[in-house]
Amino acid sequence: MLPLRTVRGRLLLGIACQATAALAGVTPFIAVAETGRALLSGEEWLLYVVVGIAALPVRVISLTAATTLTHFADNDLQLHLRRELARHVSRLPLGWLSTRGSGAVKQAVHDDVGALHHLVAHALLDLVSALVIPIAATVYLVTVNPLMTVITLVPLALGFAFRSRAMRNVHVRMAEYHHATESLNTASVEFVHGIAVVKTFGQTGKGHNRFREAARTYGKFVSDWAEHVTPPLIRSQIVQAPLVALVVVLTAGTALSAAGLLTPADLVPFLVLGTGLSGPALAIGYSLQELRAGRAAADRISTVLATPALREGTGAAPVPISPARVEFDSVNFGYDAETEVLRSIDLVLEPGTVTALVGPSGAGKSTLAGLLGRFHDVSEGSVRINGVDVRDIPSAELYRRVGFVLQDVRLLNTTVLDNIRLASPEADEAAVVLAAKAARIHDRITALPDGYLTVLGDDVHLSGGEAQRVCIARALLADTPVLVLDEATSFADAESEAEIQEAVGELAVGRTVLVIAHRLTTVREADQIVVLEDGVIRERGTHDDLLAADGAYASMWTVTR
Ligand SMILES: Nc1ncnc2c1ncn2[C@@H]1O[C@H](COP(=O)(O)OP(=O)(O)OP(=O)(O)O)[C@@H](O)[C@H]1O
Repeated sequence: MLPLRTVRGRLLLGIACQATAALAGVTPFIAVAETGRALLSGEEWLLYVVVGIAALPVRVISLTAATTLTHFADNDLQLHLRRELARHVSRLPLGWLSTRGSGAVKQAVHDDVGALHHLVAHALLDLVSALVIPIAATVYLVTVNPLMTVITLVPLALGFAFRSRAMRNVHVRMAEYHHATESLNTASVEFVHGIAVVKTFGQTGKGHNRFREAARTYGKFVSDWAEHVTPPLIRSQIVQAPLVALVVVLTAGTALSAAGLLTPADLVPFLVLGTGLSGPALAIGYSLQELRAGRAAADRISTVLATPALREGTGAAPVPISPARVEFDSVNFGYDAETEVLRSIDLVLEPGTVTALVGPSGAGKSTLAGLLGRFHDVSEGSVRINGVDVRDIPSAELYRRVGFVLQDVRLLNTTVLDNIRLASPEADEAAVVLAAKAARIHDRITALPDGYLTVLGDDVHLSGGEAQRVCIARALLADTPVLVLDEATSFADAESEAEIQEAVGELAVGRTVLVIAHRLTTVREADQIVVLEDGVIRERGTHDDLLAADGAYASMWTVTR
C-alpha cells in the first residue's frame, strides 16, 4: 500500500508496542492460573502474583505508546497525503478534473484519507491484539496439556467452520448487494425528481412501478441473503459462547482427570483462559474487514496519485503576450490509446480574428478548443501560441494568454466582486464595474441586496444567462489575448440572448477568438469557419466561401434556415 510507506517505521514500532501490550494483557490471567496450580500443588506462588501485578503497568505503558505512535503516524500521513494529493491534483489535466468531477477529488482528499485514519490508528492495532492474545494463550495451554488444549479449541474451530460457510461467495453476494442498492438509489432519485411530471400527466401508478420493482428486488435479495447466512451464523455464535466453552472444558477436564491424563491443578488454566478465547478470536474477522476497507481507500488514493500529471512548462522561450497567433500543427488526440478523437488538425488563428468551430455533436469541437488551454495534451503534433508550444509555457503564463468562457458556468460561493476578479485578483473595483458594464450585467448586480458584495450561492442565485455574463465580465477583466468561447446552447429568453450576444461582441474585439458554435446564425460574421466532422477538418472558409462551395456547411445552413 503505497501511501503507508511514509510512516512504515512508526507503524512497525506501534505494532511491536501493541504486541507487548497484548502479551502483558494475557500475563495476569496466566499468573492467576499459575497461582491456582501452585496453590493446589503446594508450590511457591508469590512470584506469579508479582509478575501478574507487574504486567499491568507494562500493558498501560505499551498500549499508550502504541496508540500514540499510530496516531502521530496517522496525523503525519494525513497531512502528507493531503498535501501530496492537492499538489498532484493541481498538476493534473483540467480535462481529468472535469471528467472525474469534484466528487472524485473530494472522495480521495477527504473521505479516503479519513478512512485511512481508522486503518492506521486503530485497525492494525486491533488485529495485532486479536491475533496475539489467543495465540499466546494457546501456546501457554499447550505447555500445560496439549490434548486438553485441542479439546478446548474444538468449539472455536467449529464456530469458524460455520462462519466461513455463511461467508461463502460473499464477494458475489456483495456485488449483487451493491447492484441492488444502486438500482434502488437510482429508482428513488428518479421517483422523487419525476413526481411533478408524473402527477401532471396523471400517471402516478406508472411512476411508482420502477421504484416498487427496485424496492421489491432489494427486499428479496436481503431476505434471501439473511435466510442463507443467519442459520450458520447462529450456530457459530452458539458453539463459540463462553458457556459452551465452560461446559466443554469441565466435561473434558473431568473425563481426562478420571482417565489420569490431566491433574486437577492443570485444569485451572483451562478454566481461566480456555473459556475466554472466542472473544479475541472473533475480533480477527472484524479487524480483517476494517483492513480491507482501509486498503480499498489506500488503493483509490494511489490511483489518483498515479494519474500522470501535466509536465509544467519551463518558460525557456518567452512568449510575447499580444498580439497572439495560435497554430494547431498536425494535431492528433485521443482520450485513450484506442480511439482517436482528432486527426491531422492544421489550423491557424490569426491575431484579432474570430474562428468558429462548427460540426455535429461529438465531432470534437470542445476537445480541440480544450487543447489550447491544456485540458489535455496532444497525442501528436503541437499547439503553439506565437510559435511556442503550449506545453513549454508555465501554466500561470498560459492562463494569462488564454481565457475561457464555457457553457458550464461555475460561479464560486463568494462575492460577485471576487467572482469577477477571480483571474485578476489585483483589479480594483472601478475596473470590475467597467467589465461588468461591458458584459451587460452591472445593472443586475447593483439590484442585488449587497450589490457587488453580495455573496452568491446561499440565498442569491443568478439565472443561467446572468451567470454567463458574470463569466464574460471575468474574461473581460482578465483581458487575455486569446479567448475560447463555448457558445450557450440554450437561453432563458430572447432578451437574455441579445444581452449575451452584445457582451460577447465586446469581448471579442481585438482578441484571437475560437468560438465553439452550436447555432450557425451566430457564426456568419466570423473571419473563418471550420467544419469539423468525426475529428477531421472537412471544410474551412468564410460564410460566403462555404456557401459557394456547396458542401457540408451549405447543407447545414439550409437545414437551419
Ligand atoms: N473526457 C472524455 N473522455 C473520453 N471521451 C470523451 C471525453 N470527452 C469527449 N469524449 C469523446 O470525444 C468525442 C468528441 O467529443 P467533443 O465533446 O469534443 O465533441 P463536440 O463536437 O464538442 O460535441 P458537442 O457539440 O456535443 O459538445 C466524442 O466521441 C466524445 O464522446
